[in-house]
Amino acid sequence: MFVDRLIQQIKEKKSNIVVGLDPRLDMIPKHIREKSYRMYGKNLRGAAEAIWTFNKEIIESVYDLIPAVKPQIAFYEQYGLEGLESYQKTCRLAQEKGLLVIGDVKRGDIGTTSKAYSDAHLGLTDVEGERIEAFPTDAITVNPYLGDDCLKEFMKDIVDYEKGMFVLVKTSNPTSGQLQDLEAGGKRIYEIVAHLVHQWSREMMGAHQYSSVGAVVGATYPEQAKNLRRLMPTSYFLVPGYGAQGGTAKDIIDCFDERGLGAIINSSRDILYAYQKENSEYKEQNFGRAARNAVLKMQEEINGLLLEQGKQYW
Ligand SMILES: O=C(O)c1cc(=O)[nH]c(=O)n1[C@@H]1O[C@H](COP(=O)(O)O)[C@@H](O)[C@H]1O
Repeated sequence: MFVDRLIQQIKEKKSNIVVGLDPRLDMIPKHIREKSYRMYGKNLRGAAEAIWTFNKEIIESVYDLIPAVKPQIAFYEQYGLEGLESYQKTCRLAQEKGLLVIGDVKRGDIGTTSKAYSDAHLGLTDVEGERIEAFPTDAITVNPYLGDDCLKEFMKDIVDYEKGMFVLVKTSNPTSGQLQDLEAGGKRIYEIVAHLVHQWSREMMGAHQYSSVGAVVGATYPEQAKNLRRLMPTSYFLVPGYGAQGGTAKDIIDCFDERGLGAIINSSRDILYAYQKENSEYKEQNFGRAARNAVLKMQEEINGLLLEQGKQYW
């Protein structure tokens, strides 16, 4: 089951960090871009190959330190079919390295359309009776705005293929409250979504009192996160917003339970482009080592605080 595999990896690696694979072309080291343009041209193929080369080295540099990666599909999709090919190859390589892959695709539509999304990213695609994997991912992010019939379609594949999903509950962006914090019937909208997620979570429980139905909870709203931990006791939290968006170890600590489980913390820019930081000791040729070092630093920050609070999961 997805959540059990996740917890096993977390314990083995003593890490609850997810590296967000969000390749931004202008931040990829120049030597990689130039080589790729020389070979393929300054076009979609050239860009997609540069991304692939960059991701390979990042994965090689951090795979033994973390339980999962989270490629955000937008950063690939913008380079068309060639970009999606890099997304697919990236997911596959990460899995080969023993990592769980959370496809950040934020899907959700009417039931029948969600079914097609689910076939693509969680289940298998049917071609005249042949069942084929389109994108190799272990879990995805899901947008709950359309309600239960949308979530139901993803749920089927989560059960059938032992996959997972993280439903957007309280997002990290500055205006997330504009809709998510509105009140309806005495509750905030995000609390109502949390209730829905909690109900779904009961259908796919693993061995550690957690479910493969998780929630996205932004690191930038620590008060709400504390409340949500109570409202969704069986859902693993995927927590983005650490580092580049301002979230710190203190801000995410209440996402964990008393055992130090219950949350995986994502950081993308701060790790991938650590070599560019002002006082970085690494040159662009060593971007992989810089990323590895950034993961180790984040691990120290989070595990250090967990230990201080007696929430030692390892
Ligand atoms: O679902 C997500 O992962 C997500 C939800 C959210 O509320 N906020 C958020 O930043 N994200 C994603 O998390 C990543 C954050 O990237 P950094 O800010 O560079 O660490 C991006 O891929 C975002 O798309």
